[in-house]
Amino acid sequence: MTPVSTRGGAIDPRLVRRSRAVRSYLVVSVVLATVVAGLVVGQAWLVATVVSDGFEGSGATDAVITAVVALAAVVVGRALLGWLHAVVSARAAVEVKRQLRGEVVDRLLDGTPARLGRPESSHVVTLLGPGLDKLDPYFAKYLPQLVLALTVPAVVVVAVFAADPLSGVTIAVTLPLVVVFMVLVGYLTRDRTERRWRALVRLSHHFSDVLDGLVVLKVFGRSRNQAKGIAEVGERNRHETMAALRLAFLSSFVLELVASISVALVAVSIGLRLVEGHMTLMTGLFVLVLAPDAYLPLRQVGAHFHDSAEGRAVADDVYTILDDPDGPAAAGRSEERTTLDLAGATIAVDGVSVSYPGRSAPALAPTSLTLEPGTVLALTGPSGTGKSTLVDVLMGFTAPTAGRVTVRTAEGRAYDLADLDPDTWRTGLAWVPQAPGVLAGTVAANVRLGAPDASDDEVLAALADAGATDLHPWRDLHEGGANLSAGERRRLAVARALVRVRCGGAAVMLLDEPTAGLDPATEARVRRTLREARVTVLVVAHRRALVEDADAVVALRPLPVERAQPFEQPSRARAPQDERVETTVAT
Ligand SMILES: Nc1ncnc2c1ncn2[C@@H]1O[C@H](COP(=O)(O)OP(=O)(O)OP(=O)(O)O)[C@@H](O)[C@H]1O
Repeated sequence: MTPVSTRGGAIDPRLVRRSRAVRSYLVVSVVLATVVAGLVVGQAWLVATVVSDGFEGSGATDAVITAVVALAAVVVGRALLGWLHAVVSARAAVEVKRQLRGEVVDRLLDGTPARLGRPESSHVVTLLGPGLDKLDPYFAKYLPQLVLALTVPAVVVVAVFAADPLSGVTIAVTLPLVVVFMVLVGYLTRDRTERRWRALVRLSHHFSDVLDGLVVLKVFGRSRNQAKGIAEVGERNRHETMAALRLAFLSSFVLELVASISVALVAVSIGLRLVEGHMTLMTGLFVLVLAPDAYLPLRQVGAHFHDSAEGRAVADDVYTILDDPDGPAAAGRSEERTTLDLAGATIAVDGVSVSYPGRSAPALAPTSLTLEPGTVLALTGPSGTGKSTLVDVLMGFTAPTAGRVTVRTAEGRAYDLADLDPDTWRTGLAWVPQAPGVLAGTVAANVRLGAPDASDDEVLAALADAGATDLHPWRDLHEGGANLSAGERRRLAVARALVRVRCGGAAVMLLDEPTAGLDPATEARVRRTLREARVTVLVVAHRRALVEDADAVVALRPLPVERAQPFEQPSRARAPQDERVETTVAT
């Protein structure tokens, strides 16, 4: 799923490059970590002073009392800095999650229906919900520790070297060993963690698939078979989680071992020199107290690496969506945002064809037509010949694989659709899709999606002209229009398109089978409305009556049959690339 994985590094460079919150957070973190490093050294020096003065018999002198008070202040200071670091980290996590969620949602909303379906909605829900929350440990635990690991050991080595060069060299030689082990563990766990995240995504896909198709599965008596599929996917998830945990514990053990042996080397050397009188108690204690602090941040960063690994996998998925070169922001459209008056405009479709990857037959064979201003053009043809695909092209949802769409306005200005800002272009269009979307709310609110400023009278008139007098404007609709019939949803969509033309400034209507499923009387009402609309209309029509009303008719021809083995079972080997295939096989 991820073309180029960048999660191998300690910090995802894209997070730093593209998020101001992360950059400011890192600067604050480095400052805090440097102060902490100073306090660590100060604490060791004060502990050594208090203990050595106590042992060497000078008793509770003023100097010792001052050192104890200073020691208490240092301990409190470290605790305060730790708290401050935690607060800054938590805020950075909230800010980065807010920013990434916003960017992903904007990116998806800017996209085409094809893009909205890719990645799958269940993946987006997992990613934006529990997925991005996995960045919490990354910011709250891993990054602060990483900054400490880069700062504290360096300061400690310098301080130890200044006090006792031999111990300084011992630590400087053994520290890289811990780093080498950490890198090795990082490489090992990277794939494991990625597999665990994929298993979780697969699980959510599977649940989403099963829930979507539950009615069908139930009716055909196949719902119980799903239990096996869910158990399989759940078991895979459990297996990957246990494997990741095993690695996490094992790698923590290895790091602890290396760090403990290294501290022991320093301690043995100091002990021998203390016994032989080659070293003062003060120096020995100072180095002994300080030495573990050289390894501690590295050990902890190793432990938190596992907590954060899923967060980095999630960030990777987020940037896969944000950096998709097929996305609208990267499509190289001009920044033109001026409104486009399509009244009196001529729209020419010139040799437009659309092919989808993985399909040998085009979804739309090369097609040319001209939408003359104020006329009704009927688009006909057998099912699957690309009528809806052509509507998608005209809506700017799908880019043609070949050919182009040009617009010549009443003032004689010509535009290529590919160069127009899609939002500007769509302000001139009223659209009735094959499966109209309905949001939870009133009928009137759904009609006003076409033109928010439409008055109550205008909404009522549009409903009447769409043959929907039976739909009361204040009637509450459920999500997706679940409490409406298919015909009612269609009439609601026609009313929405009508207010867009009458109150929203649209001058072109693109209607995909607007009268499908309507009774003859209601269909006649809609036909009359379309004839009287006096705007440019492209209507996808299977019904003879709608075709007869049109000023021009374009018939799409059947496409060549795709050369494929009929009923060929998708091979198991391809399943990992297509998680939906994998999950539906279990039915
Ligand atoms: N996202 C997609 N990926 C691959 N193929 C697609 C996709 N969308 C549509 N197709 C294929 O493109 C072809 C044209 O589809 P389209 O919906 O445009 O046909 P249509 O003429 O509107 O059909 P109908 O009259 O049944 O609504 C069909 O063969 C369909 O299977």
